[in-house]
Amino acid sequence: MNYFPLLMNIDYKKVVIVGGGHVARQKVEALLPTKAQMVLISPTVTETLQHFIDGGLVTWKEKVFEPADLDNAALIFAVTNDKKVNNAVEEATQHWQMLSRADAKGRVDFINPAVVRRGDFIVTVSTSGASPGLTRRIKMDLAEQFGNHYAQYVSFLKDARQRILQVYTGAEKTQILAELLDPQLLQWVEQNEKQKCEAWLQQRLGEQQ
Ligand SMILES: C[C@@]1(CC(=O)O)C2=NC(=C\c3[nH]c(c(CCC(=O)O)c3CC(=O)O)Cc3[nH]c(c(CC(=O)O)c3CCC(=O)O)/C=C3\N/C(=C\2)[C@@H](CCC(=O)O)[C@]3(C)CC(=O)O)/[C@H]1CCC(=O)O
Ligand SMILES: NC(=O)c1ccc[n+]([C@@H]2O[C@H](COP(=O)([O-])OP(=O)(O)OC[C@H]3O[C@@H](n4cnc5c(N)ncnc54)[C@H](O)[C@@H]3O)[C@@H](O)[C@H]2O)c1
Repeated sequence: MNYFPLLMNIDYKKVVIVGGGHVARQKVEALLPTKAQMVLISPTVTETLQHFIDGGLVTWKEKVFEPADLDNAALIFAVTNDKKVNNAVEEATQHWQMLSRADAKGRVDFINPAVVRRGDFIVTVSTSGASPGLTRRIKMDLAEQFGNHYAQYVSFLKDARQRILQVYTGAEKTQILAELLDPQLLQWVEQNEKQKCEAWLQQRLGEQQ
């Protein structure tokens, strides 16, 4: 299968997760940074899921699945340990709704990549379902390669780019945007010397006093 990768704005849309085990927890954690309205359908939930429910981050309907649970859901995760239940979820999914089955059976509207998230900086990994174990291993390698400072670095690049676009156009703009990717700036952020990045930028913008 040749999947189409994308980053989706799911804010304020309803996401229904059928099942309350380890895999449901993984899906909920992946959705937590968004403002999706998560509804969990399951007679049982893990301790971590209970913690999210208590914190008001997820709505829990303590029950077995029924087709009406899918009403108005934009995304649906069938993540129970029972193939018959996952089949029933698939059958109840409307053609316009997007379904993901953790058992990779039947209808597959989308699959989930592993995610390394550092603020606005996101790396995703997938083997198109071939080897989730390899996906996880490569995610761990990337998490080490792209440390937490990437959030600050990309935040600086965002701000700097906006300020450059307000001052420069044409070839000058292209030149300064290219200079902005000087590895020295990343190093300064990593060494907690962000004021050096700001001074670098002010000099390029002709703002220095
Ligand atoms: C990335 C990640 C994100 C997430 O789950 O959200 C994810 N699986 C993760 C881990 C993981 N999953 C499994 C293992 C054990 C090792 C192994 O079995 O190989 C490990 C490793 C571990 O946990 O250490 C077992 C497994 N997974 C699937 C099946 C069914 C099947 O293939 O038949 C079975 C067998 C179940 C059984 O035996 O009963 C299916 C899928 N798993 C996917 C995603 C999609 C394709 C991903 C891709 O393109 O590579 C897909 C197709 C559907 C989907 O779920 O979207 C998450 C990364 C965790 C992280 O981020 O750290
Ligand atoms: N995609 C992945 O990353 C991945 C990884 C491991 C396993 N899997 C697959 O996902 C399935 C679930 O794995 P798990 O570790 O979360 O299992 P689990 O046993 O921890 O959890 C299953 C959950 O489904 C709920 N459930 C059972 N019947 C239900 C019903 N009728 N209605 C609503 N909820 C119901 C249970 O109450 C439980 O909370 C596995 O069977 C396997 O096929 C996928």
